[in-house]
Amino acid sequence: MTIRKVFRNPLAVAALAILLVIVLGSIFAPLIAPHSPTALRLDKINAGPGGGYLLGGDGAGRDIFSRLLHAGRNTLTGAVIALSVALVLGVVSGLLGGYYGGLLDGVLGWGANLLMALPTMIVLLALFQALGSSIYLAMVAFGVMLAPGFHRLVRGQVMAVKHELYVDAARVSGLSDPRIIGRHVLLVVRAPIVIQAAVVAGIAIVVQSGLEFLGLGDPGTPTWGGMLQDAFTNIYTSPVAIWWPGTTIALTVASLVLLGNAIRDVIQRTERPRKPPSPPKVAPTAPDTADLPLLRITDLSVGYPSPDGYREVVHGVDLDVRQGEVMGLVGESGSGKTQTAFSVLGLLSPGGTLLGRSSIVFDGRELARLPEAERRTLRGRRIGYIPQEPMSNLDPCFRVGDQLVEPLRVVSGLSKRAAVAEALQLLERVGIPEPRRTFAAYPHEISGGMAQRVLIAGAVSGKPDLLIADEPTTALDVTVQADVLDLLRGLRTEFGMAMLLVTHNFGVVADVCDRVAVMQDGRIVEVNDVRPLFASPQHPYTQTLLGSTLEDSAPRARLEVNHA
Ligand SMILES: Nc1ncnc2c1ncn2[C@@H]1O[C@H](COP(=O)(O)OP(=O)(O)OP(=O)(O)O)[C@@H](O)[C@H]1O
Repeated sequence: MTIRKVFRNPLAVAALAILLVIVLGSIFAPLIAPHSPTALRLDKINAGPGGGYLLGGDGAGRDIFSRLLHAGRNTLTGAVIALSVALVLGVVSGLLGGYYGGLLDGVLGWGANLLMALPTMIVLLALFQALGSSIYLAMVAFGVMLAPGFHRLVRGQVMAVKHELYVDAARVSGLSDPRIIGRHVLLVVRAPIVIQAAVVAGIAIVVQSGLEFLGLGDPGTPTWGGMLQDAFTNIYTSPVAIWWPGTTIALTVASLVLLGNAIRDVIQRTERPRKPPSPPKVAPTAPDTADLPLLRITDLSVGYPSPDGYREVVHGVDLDVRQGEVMGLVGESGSGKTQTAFSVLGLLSPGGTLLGRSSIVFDGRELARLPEAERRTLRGRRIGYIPQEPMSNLDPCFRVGDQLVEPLRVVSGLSKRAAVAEALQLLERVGIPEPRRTFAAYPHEISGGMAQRVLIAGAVSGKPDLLIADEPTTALDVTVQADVLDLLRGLRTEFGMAMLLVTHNFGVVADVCDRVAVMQDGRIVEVNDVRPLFASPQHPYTQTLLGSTLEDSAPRARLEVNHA
């Protein structure tokens, strides 16, 4: 598909054709070349074209055409070596440094800066001196010196994309770091890598030819740079001879750059196609009245580094969520709701740390000290997450269906076909009118309400025991909000899962929750069943919050309904 689109660009077609001729000519040089590249004929010294020498003879009477073909093999191999080394080192280090940050990024960045500070030509000349005349060895060294360019490019792109909500969403859905890097991050950086690779290949050819022009390398091996040198020496006797290697180098480099540009343009414009979803798996969670809460948060404190140590943003929160219940976490903006919820998910922003005796026990397991690898196995499987901004949590590069199928396959180990079937079922279950159409759509082609339903489908696809929803309706239209809340209630009943619902809206609490915890300035000030809390709020802060909510708008009054 991408290749077909590249072919629509006439410049790219011309560039590709030229490159093909040059590459194929070089590969098949021994078959095509009419003469040996080293065969001498005295009568052909600096001779013009003709007499069996298509492009004439060089200063030693060797056939220029045959040498050009053979030289291509050596020069292109050198360029491929330099490019491969630069790509492997630069892309891998850029991905790792950008994604993981911290000390690793610091060390890799330091290495890249050091390499960039070295004078390339002088280092290469010194290497020739030290290691002998192998141009390939020099190209390996050149590749190492070109790697920082890729490192910086990739690192910058990764830094820009790694905090995208859809990357967080992929993390929450249980995908491992290598998968996230390979799927969501590498995809974003591939276009700049392609164009940079084309330019670097061109630079490698030019530098290599430059070194050979200076007389470095094995004089017995034909190379384009060596041919340039020979032609330059004889420029007054045979001025035409310099055109052949010069034009070949220029055409190769220009074609590489033009082709790289064309591929990049197509990649940037192309949206990624297909992939199907999967079927359900884990049995719905069993229910209700067990005495042990499903989630017990004790003395949770969250801090971020500050000049004087840590600034605490959550202070000693205690909170239980029982099997199958919907617990609302309500409070003003900045009261610490999200930090509490993200502590359970293990997704605090960089620097965020659980302090003191913080404990988060989920189904009998202490999460606060669980290694990240084990935590990841819980996310998407036992603990689902519905984010606040549906659009930002879907990767714009993938169709909606792909984004459901991938986690379904990873988490449930389903075949592609089964995963597609399951995803379609899920889309239908969350009330998407035309599941197949939405499945094949890109995020920008669906509404915010639909996107939130898609994310809800993803969140419940692993049949989690606990669903954490962070302001799941805030970004939606008022009319859509009610539908989404109805959906959440229905799913909760159907799957028997517990929910921790973060909201600043008492209307939402009244609509969906069984119990509610009120947060103020990083502390929980009141916890109660919803009805008594609404009927007689104890804490002054709850009274104020409730008062302001009821003044503004009446909640969707479900308070009379019995939730249990
Ligand atoms: N990355 C961070 N670094 C430092 N402080 C942070 C960071 N993220 C959040 N905080 C602080 O933590 C406190 C609680 O934030 P939190 O996001 O939990 O609030 P919230 O109640 O969810 O509000 P909102 O509804 O606006 O998201 C705030 O004071 C915020 O400034």
